[in-house]
Amino acid sequence: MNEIVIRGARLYGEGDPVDVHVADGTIATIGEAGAVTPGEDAEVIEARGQVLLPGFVDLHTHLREPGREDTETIDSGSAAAALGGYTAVFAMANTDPVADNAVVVEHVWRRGREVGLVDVHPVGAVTVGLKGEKLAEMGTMAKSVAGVRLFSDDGHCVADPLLMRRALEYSTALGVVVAQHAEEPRLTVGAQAHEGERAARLGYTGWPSSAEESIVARDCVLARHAGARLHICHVSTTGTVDVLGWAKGLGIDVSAEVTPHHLLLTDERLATYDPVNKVNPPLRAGADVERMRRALADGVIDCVATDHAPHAVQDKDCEWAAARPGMLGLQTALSIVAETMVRPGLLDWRGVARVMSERPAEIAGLPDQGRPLAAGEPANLVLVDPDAEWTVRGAELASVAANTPYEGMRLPAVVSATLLRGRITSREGKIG
Ligand SMILES: NC(=O)N[C@@H](CC(=O)O)C(=O)O
Ligand SMILES: [Zn+2]
Ligand SMILES: [Zn+2]
Repeated sequence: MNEIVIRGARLYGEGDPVDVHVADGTIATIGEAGAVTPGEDAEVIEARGQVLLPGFVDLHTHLREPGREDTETIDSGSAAAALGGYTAVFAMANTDPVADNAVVVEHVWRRGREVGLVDVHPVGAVTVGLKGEKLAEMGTMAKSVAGVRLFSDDGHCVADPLLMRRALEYSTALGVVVAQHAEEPRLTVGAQAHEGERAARLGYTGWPSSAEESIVARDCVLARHAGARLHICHVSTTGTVDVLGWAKGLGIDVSAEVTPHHLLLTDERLATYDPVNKVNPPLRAGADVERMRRALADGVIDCVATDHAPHAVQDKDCEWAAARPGMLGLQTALSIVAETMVRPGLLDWRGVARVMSERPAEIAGLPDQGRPLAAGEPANLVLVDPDAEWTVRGAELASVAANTPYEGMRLPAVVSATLLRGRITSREGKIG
């Protein structure tokens, strides 16, 4: 029997420390500190009052396998996830070949199981080849071994309203969710940076906020008429928060995520011309960042998703216009949330559990993730040292690529241990 005792942890960072006894993949008992007598073979994790939370769930990860294993693999990305406190991740479909059929999604799912560090759920493409022309066989992917429950053309917007309408109608029938990368392509031709004063001064073509907001508004209306659930990827503007508030007020079944980088970084970063700061949607203005934080705190934005996007040196260390958009996120997400939400008092640790574990698990319909910390529940857990700090070094992260915008930054909160179904997947910054 595989037994672990987490000694002296504070559940959700609240109350007195308790002992959590894990056996056979589930939480067996939770008792007063010192009350649990583990078996002789039990592994003991000394928590010393650290914060115990349900394992994190990332609705938006790019693992790059198949096709760009020079930047990330399911192996390396799973390691980054485990080290970041994640017990489940959703791997986006913009791979090569595209995950628009059962063969590719089953490969990703199987490879994730073999690696075994985190539950890897493949996201299925909405349209064939992400081309936005013809619906992919969503039903076949949903019914495959991979059991796809999230569909997205992420990297591209499903821009054709008729295709989006059909995708939402199918998703309702299949009981799955469509996640939209909201970017009206006609409004972002040649766009390089957030449209505003800074982009104008630096000579970059602007990416207007309205390109995001117009699609979010349109899709909320389409979801309402289709009676469908809709998820919005990487929300980045105040106007999108306004639209989401309006839609939720009407009872439209829409959920939304924000990335850690849109909670912290602004377009002030662009002054250096360093493409490590290039991302889609672009880093926005300070007022947008402020609004992202408030919307996450009050629930208009449901959850945090990393949009972990590894890129090769040659695709990042080049002139701005030629660089690929995207940044690493799995190993820094918790710390950025601690810095932007916990430190300023916008969220407590129970709130962190909500936005990084419970809500994403609910949105994707995962029955065994984001569960309460209680006896009988699956032991998908993360132990966080809230008082520790660390310095980010891209070269030391588990990802193959190293494109972190937080290089050299000192950040709060360290993942001490991650458990997947009662097995230690990371401990003290090391795998397993
Ligand atoms: N976010 C990004 O800037 N890039 C993502 C695609 C995406 O999420 O739109 C990527 O795949 O690199
Ligand atoms: Zn996207
Ligand atoms: Zn993405």
